[in-house]
Amino acid sequence: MARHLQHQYIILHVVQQRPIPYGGGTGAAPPDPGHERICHADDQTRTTAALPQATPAPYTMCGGGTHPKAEPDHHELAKSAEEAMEVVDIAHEPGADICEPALNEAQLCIVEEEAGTVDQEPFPKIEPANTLMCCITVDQVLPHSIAKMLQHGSIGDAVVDYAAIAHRRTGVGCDQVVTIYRSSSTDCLVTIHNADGSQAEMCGNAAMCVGKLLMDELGTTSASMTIGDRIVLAEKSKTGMIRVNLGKPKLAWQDIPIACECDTLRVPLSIPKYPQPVGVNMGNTHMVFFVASVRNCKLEELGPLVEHNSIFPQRTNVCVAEVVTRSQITLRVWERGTGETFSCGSGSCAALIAGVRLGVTERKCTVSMPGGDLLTEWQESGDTVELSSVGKVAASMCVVPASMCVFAACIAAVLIKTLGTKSGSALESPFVGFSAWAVLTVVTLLFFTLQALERAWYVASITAAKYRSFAAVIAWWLSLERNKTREALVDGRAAPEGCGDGSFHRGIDPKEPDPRPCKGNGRQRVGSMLWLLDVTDSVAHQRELCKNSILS
Ligand SMILES: N[C@@H](CCC[C@H](N)C(=O)O)C(=O)O
Repeated sequence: MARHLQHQYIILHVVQQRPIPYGGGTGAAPPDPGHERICHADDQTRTTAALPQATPAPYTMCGGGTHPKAEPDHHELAKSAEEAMEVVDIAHEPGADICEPALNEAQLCIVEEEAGTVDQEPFPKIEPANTLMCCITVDQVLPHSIAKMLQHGSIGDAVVDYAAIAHRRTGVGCDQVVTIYRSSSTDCLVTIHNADGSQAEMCGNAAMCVGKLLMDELGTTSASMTIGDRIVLAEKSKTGMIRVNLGKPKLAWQDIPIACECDTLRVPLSIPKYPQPVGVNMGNTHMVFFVASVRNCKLEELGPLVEHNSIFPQRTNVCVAEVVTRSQITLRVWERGTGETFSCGSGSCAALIAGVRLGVTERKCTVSMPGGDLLTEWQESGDTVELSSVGKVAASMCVVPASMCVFAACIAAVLIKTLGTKSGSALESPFVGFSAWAVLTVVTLLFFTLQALERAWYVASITAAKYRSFAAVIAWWLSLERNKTREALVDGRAAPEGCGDGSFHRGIDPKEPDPRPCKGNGRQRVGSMLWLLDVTDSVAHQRELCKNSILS
């Protein structure tokens, strides 16, 4: 029996435990898809119209032609991983397909030239939120039918512009927008949209955050969520750790999905200095490259190249993983539709699974990312994968429906008056002198008025989002709050980390490149926290919550 959320939640973000000192990339724009080349097992003709007509590139994918191996001195681990995988040029195998050069030559040069460079700049000291997710619930205030329409991306003419909400300058600024709906079979249904507006089938961090919200709200230590095609179970330990079971990984090439038949332990991509990745579907698609050093990787180059390669019909998330010990992986993730992230729960699970399959890790690993550590375990029994926070998940929330509160207060007042009158006791209420029926009528009218106002507000805001003005208004609001934060910083009342560029204000050119990764993500955090639509005290309250979560 599904239990329902009582409140409307907004905003989430996940834990951060400690910063990790390696360089992070910038959110590069996806490459021109025309620069990708693909091999389909059943596509011998290949589309060349969109391809740059450069001199033949010396690299291939899906086998064929030259097949450079990872340089031994550069990626020893990659080499050993390759050995473990017994990498062979599948074009030499019977039935192997003939393939196009994998990548545009120019792009390959970039990868080659820069793969060896090291961004020495330490990763910014990150504040608690590592992956910022904005969470909106709608169906507590909107009729279910409208919520359902929203779920499909539209409400009448209006379109929920997730990309606008997620925009780092003109929107709230987040990696994913997470939406919670009612569900008849589990405690809630969760949808996830990436920063580019595309829908993702899974998000481990969102699962932990929503799980925490649910359990806090329901007063339970377990909760269930429908995410994509999975039912995800969340549990809370006594110490506040959140654990989610993301279910079984899918490992067959069709399930990843990959466009051509292959062994998912060595997905036929051939990229200089990188081993062939391991493909894992953890609800969503991941390619895991094991490398000697994640810091040496130019993920902002590798990520988009792989993400958009049409060997992946649904694109893919791209992970570079470094095995530190058999129970410790360092990971960076380029997220499909978002870019490099501070933390990726499903990517952590994918890295674990890939490591286990290659025989380079145990079934239980700590995965360290720029935003903090996550614990992962691929259970032998049941075969499912569990993901846990190391510390407390900071899933802050705000409680909305004002009308509900007023309604509840008024009902209480009526009861008090009625009971008080009947029992002849000295109970008092603000409605002394009025009949209970009169009060009830007023309260009911008030309730419906507030409900109507709320609905109107939501419909208006969603409609406005279509034109991005809503996001702009929010951005403006955030800039006010942000200035306050900055003033506080100057006053020494807050920690000195955070985005200091002061650029988050209305009127900024939305075409400006996404500034991610922000030096410290205070802005996003504040931004997320302020995604309040009709609440009360909550800015201060949210700050407090967040401060606590930093400390915890
Ligand atoms: N971009 C991903 C979804 C995001 C995954 C998330 N960061 C996580 O924590 O799992 C996709 O499109 O699959």
